[in-house]
Amino acid sequence: MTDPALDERFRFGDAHHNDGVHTKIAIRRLNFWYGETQALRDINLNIYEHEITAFIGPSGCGKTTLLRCLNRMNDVISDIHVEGEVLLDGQDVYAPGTDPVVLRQRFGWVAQKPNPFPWSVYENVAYGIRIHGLTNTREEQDELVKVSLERAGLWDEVKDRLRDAGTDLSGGQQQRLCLARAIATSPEVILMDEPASALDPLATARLEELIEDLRKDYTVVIITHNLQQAARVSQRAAFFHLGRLIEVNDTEEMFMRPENQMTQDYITGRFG
Ligand SMILES: Nc1ncnc2c1ncn2[C@@H]1O[C@H](COP(=O)(O)OP(=O)(O)OP(=O)(O)O)[C@@H](O)[C@H]1O
Repeated sequence: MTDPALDERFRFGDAHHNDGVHTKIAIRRLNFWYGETQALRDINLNIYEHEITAFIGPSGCGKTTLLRCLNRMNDVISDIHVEGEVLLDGQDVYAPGTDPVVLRQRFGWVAQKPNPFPWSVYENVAYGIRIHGLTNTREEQDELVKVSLERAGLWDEVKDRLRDAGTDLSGGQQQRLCLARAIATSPEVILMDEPASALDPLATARLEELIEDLRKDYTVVIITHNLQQAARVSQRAAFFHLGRLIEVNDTEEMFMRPENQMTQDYITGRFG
């Protein structure tokens, strides 16, 4: 079952739905192929501003592929084919003339495994600030690095270690450093692909707190295999199976009263 209000919001360019919540991303009839293999089938899904949307579903169902369609990260893979639309604030990211490099600046990305650059803590955050020309003076850059690290809940732990290698931090700290790096360039949407999968429970809890907090300023999409995590951090959940969107709903509603048998089987642990 897809979003019940989808039809009325389907009109091209009508990215605002009735209760005033802005549809940040509207995915319309999206199909995706790797060569001959179809990985996404006719996906229609709205992602709302200032909400955390969780993508859930068994391995291989297309979650990462869909996430990478949103900022056109799949473009770097050869022999792919996309049909349909991904409307970011009403503008199709696949429209001719869209520059994927400019598009990607509107997104932050946090990967499954922490992947800091092999540089200092400071430089990990400052790099994006510099290449996007976000500050004019060294003082401004220092301040933005500090604010980004604070926002990622890491400043207190690294303020005396800014020259240390980012890779010398603990796994949880490295993932928060990657979050600071993503935040530093002021993205509108933060995409996270199982960001806590390599972290211990304490580091996971710390990261989850931060993710919850991010929705004040950003739109967040998170892939997770951890259903408790989806329940804790997300307002909406989308369940996928074999490249199809099976069900999307408020997370609590979906977990309490799944409408589709497959969703029910997945969330009760019968498969996946
Ligand atoms: N680069 C690629 N080339 C060819 N096929 C791919 C590629 N990446 C993914 N696929 C295939 O596309 C389908 C969807 O994969 P995807 O990684 O999007 O699923 P997923 O739900 O994110 O899985 P997981 O939870 O295991 O990360 C799978 O059948 C996968 O084998």
